[in-house]
Amino acid sequence: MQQIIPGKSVKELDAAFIKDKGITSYKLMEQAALAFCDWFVEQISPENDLAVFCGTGNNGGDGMAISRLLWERGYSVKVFIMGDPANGSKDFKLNHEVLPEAIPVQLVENVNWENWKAKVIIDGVLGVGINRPLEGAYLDLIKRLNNFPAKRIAIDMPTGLPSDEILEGEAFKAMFTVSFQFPKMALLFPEHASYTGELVIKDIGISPDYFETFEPKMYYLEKKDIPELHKSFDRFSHKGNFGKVMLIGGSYGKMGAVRMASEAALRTGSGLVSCFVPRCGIQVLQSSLPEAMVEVSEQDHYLDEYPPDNLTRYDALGVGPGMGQHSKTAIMLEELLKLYKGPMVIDADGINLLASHPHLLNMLGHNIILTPHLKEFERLAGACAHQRERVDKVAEFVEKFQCTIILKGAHSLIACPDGTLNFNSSGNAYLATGGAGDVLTGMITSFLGQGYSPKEAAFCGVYHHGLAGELAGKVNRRGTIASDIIAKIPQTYLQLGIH
Ligand SMILES: NC(=O)C1=CN([C@@H]2O[C@H](COP(=O)(O)OP(=O)(O)OC[C@H]3O[C@@H](n4cnc5c(N)ncnc54)[C@H](OP(=O)(O)O)[C@@H]3O)[C@@H](O)[C@H]2O)[C@@H](O)CC1
Ligand SMILES: Nc1ncnc2c1ncn2[C@@H]1O[C@H](COP(=O)(O)OP(=O)(O)O)[C@@H](O)[C@H]1O
Ligand SMILES: [K+]
Repeated sequence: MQQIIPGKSVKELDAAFIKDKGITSYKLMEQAALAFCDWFVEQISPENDLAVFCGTGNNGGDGMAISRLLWERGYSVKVFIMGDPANGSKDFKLNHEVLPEAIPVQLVENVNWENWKAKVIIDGVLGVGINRPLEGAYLDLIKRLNNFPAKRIAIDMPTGLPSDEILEGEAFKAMFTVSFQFPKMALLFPEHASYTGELVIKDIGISPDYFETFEPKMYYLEKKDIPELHKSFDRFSHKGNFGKVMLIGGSYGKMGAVRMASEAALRTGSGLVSCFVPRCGIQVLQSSLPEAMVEVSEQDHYLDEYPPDNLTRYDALGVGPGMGQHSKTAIMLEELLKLYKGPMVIDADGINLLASHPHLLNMLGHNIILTPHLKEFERLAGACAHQRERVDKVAEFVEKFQCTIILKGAHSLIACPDGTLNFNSSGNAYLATGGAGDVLTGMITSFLGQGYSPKEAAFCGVYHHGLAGELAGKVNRRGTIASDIIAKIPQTYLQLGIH
């Protein structure tokens, strides 16, 4: 898996790679510029005139190299330099020297902005070397570019955005950020959505072993990581091999949640799916999802204090969708945590009950996966000012209670008891629809029931779920609903080449 390291460690990473490979830093910059151009030529046609803004550090060096390479590919390019080129980094200067004379170069301070135009702005002003908020001429430039009607593309990082912290002040608002080798953590924060734009990661050839010495252990979960996590099943497999799971939840008016989680578990491949719901749920479930078996609790509208019988029948449980927060249900959850020693996903009202009955937290452990969205997590662990703080609190929570946490959202964070923090790459805003979380619960429960470890089940569940959302979004766009996501689960296996 691709490791994510702090921006301040990039220089050290580059130095180790260059030394080991016996190449120059100029050559590595050329590799990065070529990777950027590979992506660029696929997206932007040469009729567009390009304005490339270069600082005088290595991000500016990238900007210079990219200007040359795109000019060689037939684009009309103009270069604008921010800062004093005489004080530039070594590789900035080298790339400045080899810039073809046909490319016009101007200092930003000399630009007459009246009548200035460009269809595409490429930002190579500052990258991971940023060490303070933008001010003065840098701030003026970025504000001006943000208001300019052009397509804005950032090289490695939007200028002004710190690699690992929350933005203070202003930054370049990229429509696309093409980041080298790994996504810098701040590009994954929801607060930075309008600065990062669409995130593109381009491999520049630095293999994973060069990352291993860096802390913390953060990773980016990508398509290529998923197939090897999957188990294979042979011709003679029977439904018992695919696991028997139970989804526990539902309450009056919220039966759809447990129904969707159950269907998602079936579509993910569970051999047998049972539901445990209040009495009012039996007809809903039996008529809308005949493949699932249903057991009922004594009360009509909510789950009473008694968990289902013979819990050892199940290979995994998924608890919480639509469950409500009745005090009797809280007792049932406590009993479940006492009695059931197999793997379990706790979601939604299950999490809310943990938050309102904190003594239950001490019953969590390696077999348990919690799937809170941001607000549910804050109910568990206290309010957070921003995602940076939330990431730290998630890591602390997992270390303390030794369970897995999936902090849901764009780039869901999977924090595991082995100390790793893993950010998901799949998914898009079409997943932001009621019930999408219930679908995820069903999928992860299914993988657990099929014998995947909590970490494998979390990775596969989150990645497949995001991919199913992408596929559903392609067809249904803004009209995507959770059932569309369920319907696309089988196609995710096809896309990943899994049989
Ligand atoms: N492996 C990879 O990923 C590769 C990465 N590569 C590229 O290198 C880039 C990093 O380059 P870099 O280290 O030279 O830093 P960069 O961002 O150009 O900043 C330069 C200087 O700006 C200054 N400065 C800081 N804050 C400021 C502010 N607010 N306002 C004004 N000035 C400010 C500060 O100097 P100071 O003023 O503090 O003396 C800082 O040192 C990286 O993003 C990627 O594009 C590829 O080329 C090769 C492979
Ligand atoms: N912009 C987005 N990009 C990727 N995934 C998203 C996005 N918005 C929501 N999701 C995913 O959709 C699901 C929503 O879950 P949740 O908030 O529990 O919704 P609900 O309670 O309505 O089921 C989560 O898995 C989340 O990661
Ligand atoms: K930049």
